[in-house]
Amino acid sequence: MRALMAGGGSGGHVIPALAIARELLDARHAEVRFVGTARGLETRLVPEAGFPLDLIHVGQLKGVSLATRLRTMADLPLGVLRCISLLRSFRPNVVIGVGGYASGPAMMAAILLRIPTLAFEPNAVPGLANRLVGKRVSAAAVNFEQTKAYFRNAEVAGIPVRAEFFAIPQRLPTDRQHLLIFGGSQGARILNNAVPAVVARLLARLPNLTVLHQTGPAAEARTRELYQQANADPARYQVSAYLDDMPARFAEADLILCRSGASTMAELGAAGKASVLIPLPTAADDHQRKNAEVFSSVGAATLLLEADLTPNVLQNTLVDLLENPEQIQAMGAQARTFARPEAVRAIAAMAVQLTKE
Ligand SMILES: CC(=O)N[C@H]1[C@@H](OP(=O)(O)OP(=O)(O)OC[C@H]2O[C@@H](n3ccc(=O)[nH]c3=O)[C@H](O)[C@@H]2O)O[C@H](CO)[C@@H](O)[C@@H]1O
Repeated sequence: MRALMAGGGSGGHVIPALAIARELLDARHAEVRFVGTARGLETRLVPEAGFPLDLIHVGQLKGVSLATRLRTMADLPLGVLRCISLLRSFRPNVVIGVGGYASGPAMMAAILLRIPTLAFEPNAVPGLANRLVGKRVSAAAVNFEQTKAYFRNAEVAGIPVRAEFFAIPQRLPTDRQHLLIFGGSQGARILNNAVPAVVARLLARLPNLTVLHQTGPAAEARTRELYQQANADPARYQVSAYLDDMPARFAEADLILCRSGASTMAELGAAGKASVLIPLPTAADDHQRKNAEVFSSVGAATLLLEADLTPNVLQNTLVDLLENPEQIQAMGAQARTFARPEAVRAIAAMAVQLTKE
């Protein structure tokens, strides 16, 4: 079996695609390639994971000028043509579109060549690439019942995450405590500004605490500077642009302070980790808030809205939890009820099924 994974851009697209690709390779002995664009996270993560990647040119549509949008639309047929030639040489049995820039043209090309297509959509409301092709795909794997309406032959399958997350053992309270802070694959400006404002007080109040803070590539230097200006003990914190081995970083954390993107939520569930969630307020349809409410409503996470976030609120929330290991344990156990280890197998099975039809 040959499968082409199409799409990318943010971690929310590339990382589930890698989990599906790994399952197709390991369990189904499939030959898997990726198609993406030069400006996505796929350029680094896909070769690192050992999969071949072809790049196509696709312009931007969101948050750009009308002229850029028109140029992107005018370039689209070229992108589709390039994908047609990629498909003719690789001859995949199925094309799996994960959303993001390259997904649209690759899925359109597959539909034109009558190659079976599977769309993957983690969010309640699909992004543009998946909305464009939704009704023409052979099948779709979604995470929410309501998302089925945008696609043909959709099934609720969950979100695939790296298998290592499920193997993370419950972390028993010790005399050391560790807080992981990350803002999705691009980092989060609110975390990069708000945490340095409280970190010195937090470390003074909790003498056994250490902190690892992921900033996103654009804000690493600035955030490091803010930590230095805060006079926090440099032996007790680390600032990093991007964390490669997220399962290991989750494993060593007692508590996680983060955004509530779709993959992040799936990983918190898989690992059974307590979290403080600050949804990205500008996410389409306010979906990050809805994601976070699913967890907070059953005590699996504490939800903080950006609008309410003051240094005191942030500090008190973190201190209250970190001084309460039993509550952290209980939150982690609740989070684990959202673990969906079968998601990746279900999606791979859908892809395999399409190759047989
Ligand atoms: C700004 C934006 O448009 N965000 C969207 C994007 O977010 P984003 O790409 O941040 O979304 P997710 O939370 O879904 O995924 C982040 C992924 O990156 C990984 N990671 C993150 C940081 C790091 O240093 N190392 C690392 O490996 C996480 O473990 C996770 O697997 O896609 C999500 C899924 O479509 C949406 O819900 C988000 O609203």
